[in-house]
Amino acid sequence: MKTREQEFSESLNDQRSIWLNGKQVRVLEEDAFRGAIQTVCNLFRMMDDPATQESVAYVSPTTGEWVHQSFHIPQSIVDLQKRRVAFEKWSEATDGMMSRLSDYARSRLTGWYCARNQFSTYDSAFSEKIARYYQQARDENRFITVVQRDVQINRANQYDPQLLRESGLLHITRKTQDGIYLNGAKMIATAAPYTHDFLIYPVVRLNESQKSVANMLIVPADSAGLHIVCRESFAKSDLEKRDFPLSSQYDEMDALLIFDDVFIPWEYVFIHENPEAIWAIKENPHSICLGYHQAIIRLKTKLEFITGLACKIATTIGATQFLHVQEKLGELISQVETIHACIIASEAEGSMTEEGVYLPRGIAIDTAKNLGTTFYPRAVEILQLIAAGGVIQTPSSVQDFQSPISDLMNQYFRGADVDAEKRTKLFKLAWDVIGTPFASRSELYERFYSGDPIRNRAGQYLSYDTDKLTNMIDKYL
Ligand SMILES: Cc1cc2nc3c(=O)[nH]c(=O)nc-3n(C[C@H](O)[C@H](O)[C@H](O)COP(=O)(O)OP(=O)(O)OC[C@H]3O[C@@H](n4cnc5c(N)ncnc54)[C@H](O)[C@@H]3O)c2cc1C
Repeated sequence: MKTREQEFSESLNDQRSIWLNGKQVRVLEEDAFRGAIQTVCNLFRMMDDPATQESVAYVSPTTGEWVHQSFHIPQSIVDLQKRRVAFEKWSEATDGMMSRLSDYARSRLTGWYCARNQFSTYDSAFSEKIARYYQQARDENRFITVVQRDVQINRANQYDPQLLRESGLLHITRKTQDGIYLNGAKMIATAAPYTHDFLIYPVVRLNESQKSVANMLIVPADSAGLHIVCRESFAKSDLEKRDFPLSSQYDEMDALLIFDDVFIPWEYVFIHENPEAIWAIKENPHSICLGYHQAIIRLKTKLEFITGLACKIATTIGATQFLHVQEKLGELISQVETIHACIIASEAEGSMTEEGVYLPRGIAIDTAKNLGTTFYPRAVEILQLIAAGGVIQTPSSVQDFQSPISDLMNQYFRGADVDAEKRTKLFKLAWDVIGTPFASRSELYERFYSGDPIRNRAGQYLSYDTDKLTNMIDKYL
């Protein structure tokens, strides 16, 4: 019997059209994707391994096989905690550096599946279609990526009904009895080269005159006419792992998706030209709360990792006795504990929906998500302030310690409590968080992965019950 890891690798050997450095490439033959795919394979192995199986998976009610926890419908706080453990295990395996491992997208899908009957008012076929796909994705271990945004051509008039096509928006160009044809583009699709399916819908409020773009779709990555256009690769090879420990394993590729007359069968068109339904999809609490519960658990792991790194660096250079360094390390610990508290609060203050789903509390999740957009850049800044010139003053490679002047190098690159080689490895790890292209992408991701941070924070104000707070003031007036 094939392992899930084998099944995953073999399944990518299809007709998908991936573009990198101006050439069409095969996903399994390209160095740029090797580290990330290997990391995903290692995670899938956890579902087959009896030692880890129970913490990351549960038994499918249909097949009796182990399937990932992100598909598990929580019916109690205990179920939610099981989901948390699974997300922790996966994020700890990459120190939170890989964010789109499909567990976010699978959780979003699970949420919409739970709420499927609410959408029957818009389309009587929605419930059946999403149920079929949810079961298929769960039991076939499908890797899914959610892609919501439109290409950044001209944000001033992009949704002008007269300009929908010129604006590059993904829209229907033809319909047949069997399905629809699509043209246009979508961004950003993280993990696109090794994804099985894209789950696509727009996240803006549309009206009837814009209905040709108001669709929710499943798009298989090997669909004819679909082009996956990758950004520059930041991946380093396995041989460079000692100098670039994160870039060599965790560069999850981002891509823009171009649709050149792509056919999608009706069974994968969950919502068809319906702005109101698309808005309900975007706002659906089941999907948002389950999806972002995973996202903030991953964020916590990443902040823990940066805090550990900062503590280690401070000790290595003998800086822990300085008050301002202690204060900054304390700030990092506060970040970790704040996000941890939000996760626990979201679970403890969760509630049962009409559908019998125990959902984490959205306000606690939103709070952690919004804090994360400033916490992470600040955490990287603190790392810079503590490590200072040390991150740049390393030899060109750990390999350099094998040189004729290695005795001298061992003397001058050492730390307060570690030898020169260990200190160099530590600072190269820090550089992969602060200064490499991988590091820059990672910071940009934390700022923007859940949309525009400014509008998201404003949204928290707009949706909050501030009357309760202003009433406290009124008694003085
Ligand atoms: C590395 C990375 C990976 C990502 N991966 C994914 C993914 O896999 N799937 C996914 O769905 N998303 C993903 N995202 C998020 C997403 O694609 C966008 O980057 C994010 O939603 C922000 O939108 P934008 O980049 O188009 O910025 P824009 O919306 O173009 O914003 C640009 C600027 O204009 C301002 N602005 C634009 N419109 C308005 C407005 N109406 N009102 C006020 N201000 C406005 C913004 O505040 C900002 O300052 C990813 C993001 C990053 C950085």
